[in-house]
Amino acid sequence: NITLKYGAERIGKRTDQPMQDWRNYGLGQFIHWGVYAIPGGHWNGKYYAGAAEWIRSWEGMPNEAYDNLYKEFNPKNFNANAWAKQAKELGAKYVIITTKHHDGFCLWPSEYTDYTIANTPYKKDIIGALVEAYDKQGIDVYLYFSIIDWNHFGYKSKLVTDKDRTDYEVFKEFTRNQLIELLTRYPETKGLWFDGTWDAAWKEQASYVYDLDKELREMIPGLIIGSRFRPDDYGNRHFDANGNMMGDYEQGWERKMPNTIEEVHGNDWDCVMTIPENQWGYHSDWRGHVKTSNELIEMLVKAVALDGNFVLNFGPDGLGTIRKEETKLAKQVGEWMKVNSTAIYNCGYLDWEKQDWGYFTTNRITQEKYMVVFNQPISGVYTVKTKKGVSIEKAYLLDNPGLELSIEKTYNNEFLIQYNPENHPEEPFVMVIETNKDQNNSDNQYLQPK
Ligand SMILES: COc1ccc([C@H]2[C@H](O)[C@H](O)[C@H](C)N2C)cc1
Repeated sequence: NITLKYGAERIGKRTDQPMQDWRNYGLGQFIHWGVYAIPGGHWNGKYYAGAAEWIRSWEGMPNEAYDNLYKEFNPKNFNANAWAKQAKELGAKYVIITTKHHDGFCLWPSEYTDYTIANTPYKKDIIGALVEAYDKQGIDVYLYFSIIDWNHFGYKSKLVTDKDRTDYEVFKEFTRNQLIELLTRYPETKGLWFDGTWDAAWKEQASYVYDLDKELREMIPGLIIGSRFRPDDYGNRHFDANGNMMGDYEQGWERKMPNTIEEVHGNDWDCVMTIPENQWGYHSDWRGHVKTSNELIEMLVKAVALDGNFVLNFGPDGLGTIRKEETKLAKQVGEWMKVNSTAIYNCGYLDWEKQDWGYFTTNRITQEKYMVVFNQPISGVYTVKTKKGVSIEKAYLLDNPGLELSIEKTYNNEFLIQYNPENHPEEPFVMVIETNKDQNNSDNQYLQPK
């Protein structure tokens, strides 16, 4: 064990209520919006193949041209309540909103820079409008904040000269001021989702970030900050030199997911996911694979089944409209959630052996168990291997509790649930299973009250 001054502040999961609420969200919405939505992945008639929110870094985009885009930012279609309503229908329990991406443009009227929404034709506080609208829908608000800030003279990716260092000190204080400003203006904020913390310059700032982390957490009790913020004494991120996670949940699963519970190391985690292969900000020409609702639902269920949250990204266009493909998917996933969210909200990992037909989830409060089916077996036989002494007593479809499914128990304590629907289901479906150990198994007279 290596002695660290700035390593993990805790081993194991946070157990306070705000973190339990976070753990039980299941589904979140990411919003990437900013001046990058104006070019939408094109400039001078040329297509930009990278992520649209990174277009400023493209050699086809002159910095001068990009840095003046804010002067035409006037999203006349922007309607915070419409976005929040759509998120409610999607079934998102929380939202992560970009306050400032790597380009440094602030969607709130920050007093620490002129590069903000206040100096656009639109003028009004976008973050304030969104915080209020999502709050009204009962959706918890988290703020995304990029440490990288291409607009600030003091931002450096690495510190070489003395001047770099003195400039960077100014940048560090600017960063601290903006974060305090955000939590002061929007005290409803439940957490911060940091990004752009991979630079060498930042990885040298263990003690500054440790102090800033503490200061921010003191401003809002229960504030939730993930593993993408602090570097340890040696510049390690996410996990310190002893392999312990820094922060309240792992933020490494960006457009990718774990496959086994072991890969999750007993930590809380989120997977942030784009609908196209790699576009967070608005790109008017999505190329490559665009995920379908069933693909996104399977990712969501897989995340919950492995004790994580799934955060689906939306990138509104330069006028503030959420594009039709995203609106369609929000509707499709939302319709599925209306019927099946019982297997998502407040649910997590069940330590039974994963089967080919899909995923187990279990409600952390009621212990109710679910089988979310993606691969219907030709045989109509759903194998379930429980733990020693646990037998399945009842199985039925979540959306048809009256139709009990037949269960066979084999000699080596496997349970075979038989289900042959007349027609092939068009979407994933959920089976509820009750065991001899379940509290909510009303007809089990042997159950000793706890
Ligand atoms: C592969 O290098 C990356 C990938 C994604 C990112 C940024 C995206 O712009 C988006 O904000 C995502 C959440 N973040 C990790 C940065 C660097």
